[in-house]
Amino acid sequence: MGPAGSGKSTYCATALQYYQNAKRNVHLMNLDPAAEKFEYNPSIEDVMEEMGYGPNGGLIYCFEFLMESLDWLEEQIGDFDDDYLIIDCPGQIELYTHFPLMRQFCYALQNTFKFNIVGVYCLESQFIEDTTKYFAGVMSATSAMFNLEIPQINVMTKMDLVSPDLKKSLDRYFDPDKSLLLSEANKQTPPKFLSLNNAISSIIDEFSMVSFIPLDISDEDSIAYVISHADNSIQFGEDEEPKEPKVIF
Ligand SMILES: Nc1nc2c(ncn2[C@@H]2O[C@H](COP(=O)(O)OP(=O)(O)OP(=O)(O)O)[C@@H](O)[C@H]2O)c(=O)[nH]1
Ligand SMILES: [Mg+2]
Repeated sequence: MGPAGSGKSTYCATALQYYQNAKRNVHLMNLDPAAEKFEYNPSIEDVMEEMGYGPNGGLIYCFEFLMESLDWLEEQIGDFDDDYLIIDCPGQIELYTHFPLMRQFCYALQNTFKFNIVGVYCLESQFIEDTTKYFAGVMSATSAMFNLEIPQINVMTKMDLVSPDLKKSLDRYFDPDKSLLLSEANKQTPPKFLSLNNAISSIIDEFSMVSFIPLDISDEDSIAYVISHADNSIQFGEDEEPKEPKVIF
């Protein structure tokens, strides 16, 4: 999940490759009707054309249609058992922050299909270039957490694009500290925003709910680290039966 262009599809492709290399059973499902490569047919262009909707109306129509087609979905993903399913989601932020559809979809995955799920919320590293943008990103990640009510990890993507200088001062963004955030935000905003900055940094600090895991897709260790967080959240691998070692004569 995450805003448009935040690196969701790249994360999905990276995780898919990682699991394929590790010889795990993994599947990738694309929930973004605007995606270019498409394995099945209900594309948003068709919906927009036939129903006369714009891109957002078309997306909502597709989600509503999906929620009415849970039998079909079960045929597609019902046999996965202990497999790992990666779901690439669209970049319309309102799906995570206040529309009920993604929440209903998560509920069905958990309760009807009995998946252990974790939301991977992607925010790109340009959000740490200034504190006010960072606030906006944290607020969106937080509202997704409240709205969806599923375990969530927050990933700071595109770390390969961050300058070495900035990298040194990044800790404050990964595990936010109120006074540092506040003084940075106050430098960047007119005085009338001081109390708003104070309130937002208090929320970030007091709830201690938002921390970010950096992801640099050019670094194998970084990929493994992010995926291990996602795995821990769903206890992936813990239910597996020990496998008989192969006997080679
Ligand atoms: N340098 C760099 N570029 C990245 C990284 N992740 C994504 N990008 C680029 O950022 C752009 C958007 O990446 P996507 O993975 O398509 O982002 P998305 O969140 O799926 O985008 P939407 O589905 O359109 O919302 C693409 O041009 C990617 O090549 C990264 O880790 N490093
Ligand atoms: Mg995408």
